[in-house]
Amino acid sequence: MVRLDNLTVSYRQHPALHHVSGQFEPGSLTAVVGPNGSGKSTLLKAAMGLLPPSGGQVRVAVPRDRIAYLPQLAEIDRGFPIQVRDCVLLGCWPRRGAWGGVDAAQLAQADAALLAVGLDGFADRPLGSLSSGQLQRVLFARMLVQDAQLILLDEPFTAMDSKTTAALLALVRQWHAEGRTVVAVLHDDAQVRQHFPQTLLLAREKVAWGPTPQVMAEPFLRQARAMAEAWDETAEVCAIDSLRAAA
Ligand SMILES: Nc1ncnc2c1ncn2[C@@H]1O[C@H](COP(=O)(O)OP(=O)(O)OP(=O)(O)O)[C@@H](O)[C@H]1O
Repeated sequence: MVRLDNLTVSYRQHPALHHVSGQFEPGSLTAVVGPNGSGKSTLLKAAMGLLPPSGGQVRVAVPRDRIAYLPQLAEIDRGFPIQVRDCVLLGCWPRRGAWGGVDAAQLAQADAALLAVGLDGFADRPLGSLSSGQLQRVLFARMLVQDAQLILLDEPFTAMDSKTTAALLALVRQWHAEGRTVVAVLHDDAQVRQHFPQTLLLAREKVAWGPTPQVMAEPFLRQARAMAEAWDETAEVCAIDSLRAAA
């Protein structure tokens, strides 16, 4: 579904993700974990096509309009003047096009999605009036109507209370049961072990990628922490890149 071939992504020549290879299989449910600054968000943005690779490539086997991407809550403009139902209806946009109207079926779908995320009665509220947990539920409702094949979630449960987390995790399990491919950046190890069969552990490089019980083993986690402590934030190009350039 998503194949990474020796993928390197850099910000102003500082590599944030380094020579990562592997693939997210169709229908898999994968947690992406690693210390702060280990390249997790960068990986999702590269998969979404928001950041170009500086080396290698990322190949996604579904059209762009069948990918749902949920950025970190902090990156979302909450001041945008839009009502909750209209925000959910944005999920239909790939099907109805820029100028297409909304039909009764799509309106019903949006209201059903709001009901499914526990926001019945919120349809006419301005988005800016919602709490963080309510906003996250709206964004999940939007993904429900989008009917995506590939779902990329960046820290979807951070700052959510246990009730909201349980409700949103149930949707993730539903998507997995429906055969969709889900990739979620997470920081809660217990949650990863309990709900995510596959894990990619990053420390700018791939530390381990495979079944969660194997990847979340202490030696790999220790290795990732040690790599994070050794990062040189001013490094410009890695030794492999320098050698290749000189060859
Ligand atoms: N827009 C940017 N410009 C410059 N550097 C950036 C930018 N975004 C991220 N970085 C750097 O790239 C590295 C990886 O960042 P990224 O956000 O991918 O990490 P992360 O694993 O998602 O971190 P966290 O767990 O803290 O969210 C970090 O050193 C970060 O400072």
